[in-house]
Amino acid sequence: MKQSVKLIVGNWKMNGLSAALAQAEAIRDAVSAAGQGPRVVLCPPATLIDRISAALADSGVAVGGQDCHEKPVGAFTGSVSAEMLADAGATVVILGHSERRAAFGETDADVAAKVEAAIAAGLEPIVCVGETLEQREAGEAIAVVSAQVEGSLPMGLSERDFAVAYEPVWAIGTGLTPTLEQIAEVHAAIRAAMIKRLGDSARTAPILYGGSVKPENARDILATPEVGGALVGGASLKAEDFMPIVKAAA
Ligand SMILES: O=C(CO)COP(=O)(O)O
Repeated sequence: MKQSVKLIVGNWKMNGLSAALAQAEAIRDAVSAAGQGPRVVLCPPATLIDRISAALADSGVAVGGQDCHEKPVGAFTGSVSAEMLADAGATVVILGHSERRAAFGETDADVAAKVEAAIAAGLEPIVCVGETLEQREAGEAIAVVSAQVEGSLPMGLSERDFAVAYEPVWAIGTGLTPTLEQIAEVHAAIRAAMIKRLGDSARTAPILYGGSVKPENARDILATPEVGGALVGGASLKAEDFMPIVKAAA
């Protein structure tokens, strides 16, 4: 397997008033001082994308959205389209996060439609999959994530830049993480499902791990087979927590 540059993505979720700009700038400066390293993306709330994109222009840090609507424009009060994210300066978008699947009832078909919208707007989608604790305890983790990959990745992704993120729901914000063996097992299953769905073009898209990634566990997780990077929640909000993770991926 070829060693490619890792992808480290910070998902700020619904955190970040304008004061958060200082953290983005601190991350930008630290990434630039660190020199050669992973690809780094920050995904602030939609209200900050414009300003953070301006602050990070021509730096080694890209900006992403956390969700998008499946339609480009129209009467959808409160929604933000992929084109609007791109217009604000985003180049990436997280889709199908478990918080959206659970709290907003997003189905695999909804996620696939959003992925198509992201591609049409020129954004690189990061498609999230992951099992609940109940599903893991029932021995269904592999079947659940494989089905989510099958249902959430539209055929239009072939030959496009995209990533999949494995985020076990029970590991998000809990401080719990799967063992390295469990991560390797699920990532291998995700790779197989991606290839089954999209063919050989899906051999190189990175599969990120997300769920309680911290400075203390990042190095081991990132060295696990088929882990192409990390999707980081809480630890991405402060440069002092995020940068050790970025450096662990260098
Ligand atoms: O949901 C996540 C990233 O998308 C993970 O969140 P935490 O890193 O806070 O567990």
